[in-house]
Amino acid sequence: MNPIIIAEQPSKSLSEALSSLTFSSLFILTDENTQEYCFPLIKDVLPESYFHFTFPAGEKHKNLETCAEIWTEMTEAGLDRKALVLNLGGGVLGDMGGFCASIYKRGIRFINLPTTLLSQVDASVGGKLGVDFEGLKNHLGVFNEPELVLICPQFLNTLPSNELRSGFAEIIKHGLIRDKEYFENLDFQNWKENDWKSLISHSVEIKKSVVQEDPKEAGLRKILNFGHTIGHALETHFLDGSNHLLHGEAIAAGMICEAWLSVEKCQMSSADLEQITQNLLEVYGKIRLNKSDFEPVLNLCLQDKKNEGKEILFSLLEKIGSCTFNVPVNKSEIAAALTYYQNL
Ligand SMILES: NC(=O)c1ccc[n+]([C@@H]2O[C@H](COP(=O)([O-])OP(=O)(O)OC[C@H]3O[C@@H](n4cnc5c(N)ncnc54)[C@H](O)[C@@H]3O)[C@@H](O)[C@H]2O)c1
Ligand SMILES: O=C(O)C(=O)C[C@@H](O)[C@H](O)[C@H](O)COP(=O)(O)O
Ligand SMILES: [Zn+2]
Repeated sequence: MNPIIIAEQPSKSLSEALSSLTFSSLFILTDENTQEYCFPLIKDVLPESYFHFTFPAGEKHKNLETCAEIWTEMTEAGLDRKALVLNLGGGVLGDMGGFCASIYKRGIRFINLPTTLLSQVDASVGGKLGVDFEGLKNHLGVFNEPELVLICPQFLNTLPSNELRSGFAEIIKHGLIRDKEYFENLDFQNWKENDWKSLISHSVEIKKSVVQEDPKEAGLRKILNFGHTIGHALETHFLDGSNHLLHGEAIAAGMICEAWLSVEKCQMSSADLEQITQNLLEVYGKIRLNKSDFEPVLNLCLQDKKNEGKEILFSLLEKIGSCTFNVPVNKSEIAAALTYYQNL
């Protein structure tokens, strides 16, 4: 895996990184918010000339239409294969910018400067890149490693608190799948009081250790997807409505449902289920689910990338801190998990 650096200040570390790499031109990608809040923190150390493209923020824009705009900009800027892309943003921007770089002229290099908690603890690491397609999460994509990931917690100073909370869900996931003590030491009651810097470095270690063992998700890496079969289905189902969910909010609900399935299918204890449910509800509350939401959500689960043939395969917990994968679950069991959530 290429270097992942956690640094106090973005400017000094970026300046060092840029001088250690050779490139013909630099293409900086921002969304409308990272352009406003994050770009000013790095602009002083940029080379005299560079290209810069900004697109509208949010999951709704993580699609091929935005990619086409990025590729057009890259082409008009005359980027050759020695060009370098700098992804300055959250998970949407990192997934899409890395994907665009990986496809352009069959692949140019990119570095990630993640600016949200979610992208610092999860999305910027591990080379899963892609965009949504036909209403399906990350349906088109590739695995490809960034040259470098530079994580600067200072960017979080301007991050809205709902986005911070969204990133916290992936931290909770890391504890649930790999490290009971980590999970138990998280502050759920006063979640804003968590020591983000130390959580970022521990979460990155957990994610790195899994990805290094199974970079292309042949098996073990599926544990990083705990909460995501149902979570992605919920995220997609609510994407266009007024009650749309952030990625971490959807994954938090997905983790409750999948913790319930873990009791049914993997003999996780009901004490663990209670603890997980209580902790997650404390931070995220409950999303409103109607019976009419069930069928579309179940159908979306059929499209999950972990599935094989007609089998829906889940990553589920054996206990807090330990996760297994490739567990077949049928539609009525998923409906029962949604009902558990609905009745809380
Ligand atoms: N590739 C992976 O392994 C992986 C892992 C987890 C999630 N993801 C993907 O990541 C995406 C979610 O990422 P996200 O939560 O970072 O969302 P995001 O990229 O949409 O960023 C969230 C919001 O915060 C704004 N923002 C970003 N940095 C800011 C800052 N420092 N100050 C103020 N505003 C800022 C953005 O403009 C956006 O409005 C989803 O599409 C999800 O599928 C990918
Ligand atoms: O890195 C991984 O592997 C993950 O599954 C991390 C997830 O948090 C992330 O949301 C990822 O993008 C989901 O991937 P997908 O294969 O389910 O689209
Ligand atoms: Zn995720």
